[in-house]
Amino acid sequence: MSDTKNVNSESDGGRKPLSVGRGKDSGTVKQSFSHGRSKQVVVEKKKKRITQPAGKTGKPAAAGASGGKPKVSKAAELAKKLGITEAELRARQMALKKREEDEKKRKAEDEARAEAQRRLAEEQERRQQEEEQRVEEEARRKAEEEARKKAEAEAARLAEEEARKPKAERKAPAKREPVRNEPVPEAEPDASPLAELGGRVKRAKPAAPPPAKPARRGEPKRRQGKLTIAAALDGDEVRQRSLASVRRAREKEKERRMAGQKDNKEKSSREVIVPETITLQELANRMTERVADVVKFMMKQGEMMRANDMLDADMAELIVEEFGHTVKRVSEADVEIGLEGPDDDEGDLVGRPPVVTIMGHVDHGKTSLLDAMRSTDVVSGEAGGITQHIGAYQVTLESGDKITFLDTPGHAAFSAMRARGADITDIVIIVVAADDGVMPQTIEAISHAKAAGVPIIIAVNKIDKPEADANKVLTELLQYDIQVEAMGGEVQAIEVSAKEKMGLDNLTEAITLQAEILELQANPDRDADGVVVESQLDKGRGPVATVLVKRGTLKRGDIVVAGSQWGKVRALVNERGQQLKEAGPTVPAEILGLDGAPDPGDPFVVVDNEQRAREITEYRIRMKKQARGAGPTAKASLEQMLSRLQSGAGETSEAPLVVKGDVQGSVEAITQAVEKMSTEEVRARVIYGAVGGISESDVLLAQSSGAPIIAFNTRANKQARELAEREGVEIRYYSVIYDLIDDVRDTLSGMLAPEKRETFIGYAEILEVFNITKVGKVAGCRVTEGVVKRGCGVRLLRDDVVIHEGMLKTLKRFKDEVPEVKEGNECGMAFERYEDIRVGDLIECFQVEMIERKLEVTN
Ligand SMILES: Nc1nc2c(ncn2[C@@H]2O[C@H](COP(=O)(O)OP(=O)(O)OP(=O)(O)O)[C@@H](O)[C@H]2O)c(=O)[nH]1
Repeated sequence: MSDTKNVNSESDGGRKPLSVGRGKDSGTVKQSFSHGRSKQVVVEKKKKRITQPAGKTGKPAAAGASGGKPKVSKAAELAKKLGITEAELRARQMALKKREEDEKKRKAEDEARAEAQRRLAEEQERRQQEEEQRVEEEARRKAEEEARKKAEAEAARLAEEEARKPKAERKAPAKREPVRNEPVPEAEPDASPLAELGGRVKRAKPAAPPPAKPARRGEPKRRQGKLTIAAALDGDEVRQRSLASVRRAREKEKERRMAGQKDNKEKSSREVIVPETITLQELANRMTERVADVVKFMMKQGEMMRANDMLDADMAELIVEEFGHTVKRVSEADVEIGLEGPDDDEGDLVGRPPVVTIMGHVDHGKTSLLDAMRSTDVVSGEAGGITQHIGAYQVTLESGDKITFLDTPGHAAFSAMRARGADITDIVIIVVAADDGVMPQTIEAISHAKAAGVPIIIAVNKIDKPEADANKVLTELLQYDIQVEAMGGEVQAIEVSAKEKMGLDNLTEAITLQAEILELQANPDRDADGVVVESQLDKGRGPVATVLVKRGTLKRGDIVVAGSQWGKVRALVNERGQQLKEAGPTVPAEILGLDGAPDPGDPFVVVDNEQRAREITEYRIRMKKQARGAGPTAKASLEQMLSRLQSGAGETSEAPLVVKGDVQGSVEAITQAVEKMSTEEVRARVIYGAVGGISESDVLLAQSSGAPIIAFNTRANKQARELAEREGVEIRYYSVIYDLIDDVRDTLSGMLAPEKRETFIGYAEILEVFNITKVGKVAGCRVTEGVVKRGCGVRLLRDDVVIHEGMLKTLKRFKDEVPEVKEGNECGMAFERYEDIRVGDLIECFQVEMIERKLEVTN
């Protein structure tokens, strides 16, 4: 191989001697070109590298080119020998050295890694062995325990038998029997009584010797396979592993570790908390298993289930055990534990205003009285003049004392709500109009108050009326065990006129006096709890609940659980529409921010966090659903409702109703009132009752169940109205509850089967029986009593026994059909589809009237 390079200057004909500094043999050659131009060209000749082992070099290192030259360095000599430049040699030496170092480093790393792996493997092996030993030990211990128990039982049995044997026989026992409770030697199986009897006591096999430990990596191994010279020579050296083998080993180790991990996972048993019901998904989460695995397991059991399907506790327990975990069953109701917080210390309690409920008969002046005391006119704004729902208000007296009033309506339809009102009430004021006296709902109010154990104050109202007679009222009350102070009793009675604002001070005085006696106290410095008084879905504000705080202070931003709803209190508003920052004990306030409208009477409580709130409401919703599913008048999903309606066709005529109301209280009250009307024969059933306007889905539900829609202070939207018209669904609108109830009563009355009333009209005796062709048998009779009419009902009596009942086909007198035959006259009679008539039989004649019935309901 040769390279040519231009050399511009000198021309030296001879070949230049080789110098040590140049790595290539070179010389210059003169090149001649045309026109007398010439140029010197350096010719380099690369020598082929000859690598020879040092010993085998034929010539001495210095021979040849270096012949007469002075002393040359060793490296230069070596370089020359190798046919390379000294620099190259050095570079190579360096590279060689570096490679060696790298190799050493890599080897050390490999070794360290191998060592780490070995240690890991050893550790795992040790653990496995320990686990195996533990399991073996456990099994052995169990087996021994079992054997011991068996032996004990056997011994006891033998001792018993022995005791039963006659004395003589007992005297020569072959061997001493083990006494009960005496420990039986465990180690010798033959010593057991069962063995003595020739039986075989099953014992655990002696623990097998631990399996021979496999030689560990790093330990001297026993030689295996052929012994070759190479192997013998290299025997003691640490053999360097090939990269592929290291890789293979690593791969194997990884696999082993993965498998180990899987085993460990299977072995890691957890305690899974299982409530009464749980979704498959949740159960899988609690077990930290995959949902798919649980579904697969259920499939193997023949159950096709999805992640959201509910499992009962038994099924959940089975699954948990199958997956190798332990079960801790808890009652779902546990989530409610500690919800209301601890009881208050005596020292934390401070006085609180009383909660007063005004009850009384319709139009005795409840609203007027309340109005008079708080000077806000709510009477005029009410439809039909009736208070439609419980409202709660607080009044501040001149003295600065406060009284919280619950305004409950007087109609019986609201008695359920009133009962709730009494529950949170400290004092009940029963309003009795002095001109009207004690009326049915006055009595009902008294019983509600008494049942709740709440003190009563009687307000004899309308005292301004000329016909007012307070004494009459007080005397009437005696009948119902209300003995007022004036008559030597303990109940305060105040004469008032709501209209003329007379006697109001006396009434408030009576209330504060009663409150003092009751020593009403609460701790304001704690999380609030209380009761939902009313709730509604407000178009602009969303769900709004009127609550009454019983203990603590409700603040804006609190997380509240109210019945099965929860939310963060966005705003607190009082009865005057003013925003509040907080509401202390017995302060009524509307709360905004709940995710739905809770039911009136539901308790509410402030909880620590959203998680807890969610947990509780979810549980309550589940409970509600279950209760709905179980109850016969349950509200449920559309499908469920329909299937129940279809299957529930029984003896009773049922009028299904869909009720939509403006507030939850109305819906509930209507439902109660309507269901109260139901008798054994006819029943009005509210298949669906809810707050809000009428939607298309309501119409569809009503249509499919043949129910009219009762709308109380709500209206249908356009789509719903059109759909109702198209499908012929009746929507009845009401704003006065009396009208609604009257209407439902009329409908129910219409459904009552008319009563069959039978009237006896006469007797006829058969004197002769004629057999007339084409007509059949005809009885020749004489009317012995009353009258016989054409088409009347007849009973054939033979020896005073009714042998036939049917209708009269013909009534003739002298061959002519007549409308009636009177007593003492003779006539011919034939029966419809009956001919077994004989002389001497008696015919009883009667008429049947169908009488329309009215529903008799008290409310
Ligand atoms: N003369 C007179 N009339 C009164 C008095 N108090 C109430 N009234 C009248 O009695 C009627 C009924 O009064 P309300 O306050 O609506 O009676 P209520 O008990 O709240 O009635 P409901 O809400 O329908 O149960 C109204 O016309 C009142 O004006 C009173 O002290 N004197």
